[in-house]
Amino acid sequence: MSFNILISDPLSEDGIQPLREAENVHVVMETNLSPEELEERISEFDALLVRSSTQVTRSVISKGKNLKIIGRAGVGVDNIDLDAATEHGVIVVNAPNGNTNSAAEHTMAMLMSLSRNIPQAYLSLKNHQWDRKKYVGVELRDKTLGIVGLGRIGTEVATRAKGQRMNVVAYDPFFTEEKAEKMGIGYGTLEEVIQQADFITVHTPLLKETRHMINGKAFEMMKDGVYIINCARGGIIDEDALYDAIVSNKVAGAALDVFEEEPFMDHKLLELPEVVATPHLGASTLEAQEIVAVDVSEDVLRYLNGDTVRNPVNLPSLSKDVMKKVEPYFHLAEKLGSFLIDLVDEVAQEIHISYAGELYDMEVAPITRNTVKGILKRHLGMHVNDVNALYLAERKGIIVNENKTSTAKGFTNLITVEMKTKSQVRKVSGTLLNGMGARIVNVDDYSVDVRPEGHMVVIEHTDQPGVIGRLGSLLAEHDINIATMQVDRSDVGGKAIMILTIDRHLDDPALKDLDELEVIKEVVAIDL
Ligand SMILES: NC(=O)C1=CN([C@@H]2O[C@H](COP(=O)(O)OP(=O)(O)OC[C@H]3O[C@@H](n4cnc5c(N)ncnc54)[C@H](O)[C@@H]3O)[C@@H](O)[C@H]2O)C=CC1
Ligand SMILES: O=C(O)CCC(=O)C(=O)O
Repeated sequence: MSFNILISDPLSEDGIQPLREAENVHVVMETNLSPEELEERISEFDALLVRSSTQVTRSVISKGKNLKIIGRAGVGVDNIDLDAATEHGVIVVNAPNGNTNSAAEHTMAMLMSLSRNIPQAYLSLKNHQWDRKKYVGVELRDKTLGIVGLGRIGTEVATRAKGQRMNVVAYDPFFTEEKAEKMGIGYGTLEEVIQQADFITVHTPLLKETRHMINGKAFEMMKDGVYIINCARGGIIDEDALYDAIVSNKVAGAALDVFEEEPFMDHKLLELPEVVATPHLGASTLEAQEIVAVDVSEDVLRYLNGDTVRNPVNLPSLSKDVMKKVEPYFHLAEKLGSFLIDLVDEVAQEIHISYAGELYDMEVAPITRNTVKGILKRHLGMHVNDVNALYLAERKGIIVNENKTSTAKGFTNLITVEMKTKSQVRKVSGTLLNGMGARIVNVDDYSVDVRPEGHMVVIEHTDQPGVIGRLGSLLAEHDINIATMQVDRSDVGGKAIMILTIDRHLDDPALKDLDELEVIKEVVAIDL
């Protein structure tokens, strides 16, 4: 069997040698296709290889009648519609390790350019100015580097910064005091890290939680004269807030490799002399480009030839029979995981999943993967899927186990997810009702009946008259409509729980007002 492969972004010619040498493969490199041309041509191909420029949209994927695999020569897969790929049975692979070193080195280059005004001084000299006073810099030695996101790249940056004799302090939800001690660096919350740092560098994926995590409020907490570096993703730092912070001299300078919108020709941040910038060059080295191209090429060949891939980003293949039985539970499992992680609002240390009733006789491993995916997505983002969820959990030191029991408390099937975090153990159970979809039926030891979807508020309160009325009025004051309400209590006048589904996200002002009500012990907003 022979396969057609389209490479639509510039990839290292040495890196794609495995493809060029394969006998059953025909490679077409077309790096200037418009989105319309890509949609028109994609049905000719079995595989598509991209970097970050090609937008692999739902429309491209749905027109790819022969498309079997998409290879991303790099880490971030935010230019590929993963849901659409999964829905269309197209596997996505990436190259998560190949550009770590280059991205870390680029970060260090940006850090040093910033501290010593190298780009500005170079431009000045090119303009025939010999200005030594204007470009006095600051030393890195004994300064504190705050790292937000201590994954592959963040960790490499930490090691290099220590080599510059900097103090390093990091925040990552998966980072612990013990790990910090082993690495010889400091550990703190996001606030603590940004308050202590002289230089701040971000290395998280761009997620709902990380979008604008460095915003106006964060800048206010920082030291005067702080320096900011972003070689991860545009959007983690609020560009408008950064602009204001530089103009007001709160921030002494910023080094940016990535932007909220790319590519661009003009950008207001680049009008500021304190900003140094590169056009998304973090991974642009000969070495990284060769390694990432080799990695994806090999995975693409493996897959086309029927072998297992090394770096899957989305779906595994299950036998049709197993799939038919377990697939209906995937959605419920993922929602239970997402519900629980929102409820605890802390990183999971242990996850115990219990399957009861008719699930007793099923192959539940794929359901477990979906549950863990729901939990990990909160911090690791869209690239978590049921293929890599357990691998990522293991990498993050999270214990995952499952057990089966025949007692399903009167339900025909029941999934119970219990999560242990640093400070609490919480659990949630759900079931699939025949013909009526998924329901959450227990939260901790309370019985409820809620569809796991949309915007929710979980409120722990004291069982006493008037609570429901006060809550209802308060939400009405914030123009929030209650769609459904479930209440249960431990005993009369004791602890009670209320789960509301509401028509829009519970925003911070409403959350704060609810939290201030005396009868309320805990209020959590959940968006599924
Ligand atoms: N400029 C460029 O050319 C390149 C950019 N990148 C980008 O760099 C970023 C990091 O890449 P890797 O280190 O390979 O990824 P990684 O997955 O190894 O590390 C990301 C880390 O961020 C942490 N994180 C998630 N949510 C967080 C939060 N709310 N606060 C703090 N930490 C959080 C995760 O726990 C994880 O440890 C990605 O966005 C990637 O796309 C990667 C390579 C090149
Ligand atoms: O392909 C590139 O050059 C971008 C690399 C990148 O941003 C990534 O790997 O996430």
